[in-house]
Amino acid sequence: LTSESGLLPTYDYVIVGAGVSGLTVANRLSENESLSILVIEAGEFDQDEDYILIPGLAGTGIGSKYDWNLTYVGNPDLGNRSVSIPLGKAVGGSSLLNRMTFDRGSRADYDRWKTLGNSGWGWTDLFPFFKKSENFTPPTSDIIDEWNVTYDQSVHGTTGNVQSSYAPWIWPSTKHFISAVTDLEVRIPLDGASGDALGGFFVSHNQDPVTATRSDARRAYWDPASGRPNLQLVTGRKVTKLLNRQTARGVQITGVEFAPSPYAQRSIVHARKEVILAAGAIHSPQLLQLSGIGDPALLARHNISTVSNVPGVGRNFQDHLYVPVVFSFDFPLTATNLTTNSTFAAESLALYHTDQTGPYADATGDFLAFLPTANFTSQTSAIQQLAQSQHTTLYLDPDTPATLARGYASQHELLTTGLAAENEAQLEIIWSDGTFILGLQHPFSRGSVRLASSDPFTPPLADPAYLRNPVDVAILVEAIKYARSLAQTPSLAAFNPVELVPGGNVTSDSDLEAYIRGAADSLFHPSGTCSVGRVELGGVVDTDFRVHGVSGLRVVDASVFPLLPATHIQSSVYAVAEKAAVAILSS
Ligand SMILES: Cc1cc2nc3c(=O)[nH]c(=O)nc-3n(C[C@H](O)[C@H](O)[C@H](O)COP(=O)(O)OP(=O)(O)OC[C@H]3O[C@@H](n4cnc5c(N)ncnc54)[C@H](O)[C@@H]3O)c2cc1C
Repeated sequence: LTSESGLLPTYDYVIVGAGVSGLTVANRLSENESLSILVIEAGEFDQDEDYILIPGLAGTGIGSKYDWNLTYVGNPDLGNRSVSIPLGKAVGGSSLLNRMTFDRGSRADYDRWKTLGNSGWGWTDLFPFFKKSENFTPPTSDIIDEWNVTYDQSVHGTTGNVQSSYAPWIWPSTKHFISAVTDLEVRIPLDGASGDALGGFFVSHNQDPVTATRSDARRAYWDPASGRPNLQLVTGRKVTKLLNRQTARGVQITGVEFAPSPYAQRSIVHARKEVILAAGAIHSPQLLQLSGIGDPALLARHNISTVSNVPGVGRNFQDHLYVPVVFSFDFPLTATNLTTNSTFAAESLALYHTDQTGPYADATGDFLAFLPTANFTSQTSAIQQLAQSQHTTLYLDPDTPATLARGYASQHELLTTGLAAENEAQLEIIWSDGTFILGLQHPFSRGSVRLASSDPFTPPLADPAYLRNPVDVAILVEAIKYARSLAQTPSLAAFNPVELVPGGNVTSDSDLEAYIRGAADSLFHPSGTCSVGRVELGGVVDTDFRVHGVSGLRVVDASVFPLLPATHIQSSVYAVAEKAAVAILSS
């Protein structure tokens, strides 16, 4: 629907946001014909644009009309730079903009969620849901022969919604990166999706193996369910507030208010059973705060009366960030050829359209490395000592509520242990034809999402607090040195590496730190802002995704992650949303 006219006054469930989590839950709930479901999405349907569908163009939808085009607040730890926040605003959410890697973190990453007190949230608990969302196709025999890709069929799902397959064509310089990590004795697990995502390995993409097109949340979860009479979706409507009523048993969320634009009249729709927030890690906490659910001190600043005192709303904000180290190598063929050689580009596009292969069939990021600290530096104990010596509140916002500070202390302990653990990756390396993209996997820094205004159309103040905690910087300093040693392995030295960025003259730790603070950027995984956990520890939802202190309201998106796993997070968001659907249906 594109207008209110076809809407019912009341549905069983109203889902806010048609992204990865929202469409997963919408699909599963609407399998039950006796339930009625409405999804409200601020963005529109894509129109099968090439930049959405073609893997080789993945990422170029950033900045398009399907992006919210927001910016994080200026960050003093990045020299006051404001980093942009690519974020999907469309049916499919950020899965339309994303780079299509469809990997999972390591067992220990999810087991820590459980250790924090969240029963049912460990690797073994989530594993069936990873499988449930996936429709896996093994690599072709050509790809196996050429690239030695290994995989374990038993850890993948084959009847799920998201097409998960390997690129049918891979940029040739990837081979030299694989040789380089092998030169440095990085291990190669059988299949990173098994819970053993440590070392270097090929990953699948959310890519249809037949058409070589993006398999996003719209195509995977919405399109197959779109004909169901009990499921409706209205686009171009922003939910502006949650409605509530006081009952004998406390506050119940009863529906939502929404509008197409700031000055348009607000409409209302009621939820007989529940409202389900799936608006993502920036907008779900904003909506809770607008509706009086959050830290009373923050709400009072905007003249919003407190409906439920849940100080964790918008706190615990985490994102993966990266710095690049750029070399030029004498490789005969790189992705740059697509922009510098129009004949090559035209032939590649023709090959893609006729045979669904070639450079445009490759979203890149085919072989990723996820490394525990000891794999890339000899400074493990020094970094761990730095973490151990910190008072855990030192780098938190000064107004962090006591409950959050307690919860963070438990996280800090786990993160500190993890620095020396062999089963947790601290660094991701993505290879891009000579550029090493170095991603920090378990940030110690914590930021926040706070209302800038009580006007729902004013974006919130979002601050991932990148690099506030010096442990995060220390890891990246060592990561840059490691990238340099990769470039000097026999496998890569043969191609005459010349370091362009930060440049061979940037060597001292303090100069590297200055480079890192000037160059760090988002790896697009905002999360943690409505974290699962007990309210006394800063949690916002319980282990069944119910928001503390009210009834009739759940959050099911990336904001419920208590800690980031070392991976690109969409397959984890799908898995968690599959788990949420079961929790909702069984309650
Ligand atoms: C550029 C980019 C690259 C990425 N690359 C990868 C990758 O390669 N691999 C990977 O695993 N992950 C990747 N990710 C991350 C992944 O896509 C996200 O983690 C995932 O989509 C989050 O799912 P979600 O349901 O929490 O939110 P989203 O998918 O973002 O969905 C939220 C939806 O809610 C809607 N919404 C928000 N507020 C309102 C409101 N008030 N009313 C109505 N609707 C609202 C939004 O418009 C959006 O459609 C990338 C993300 C981006 C942005």
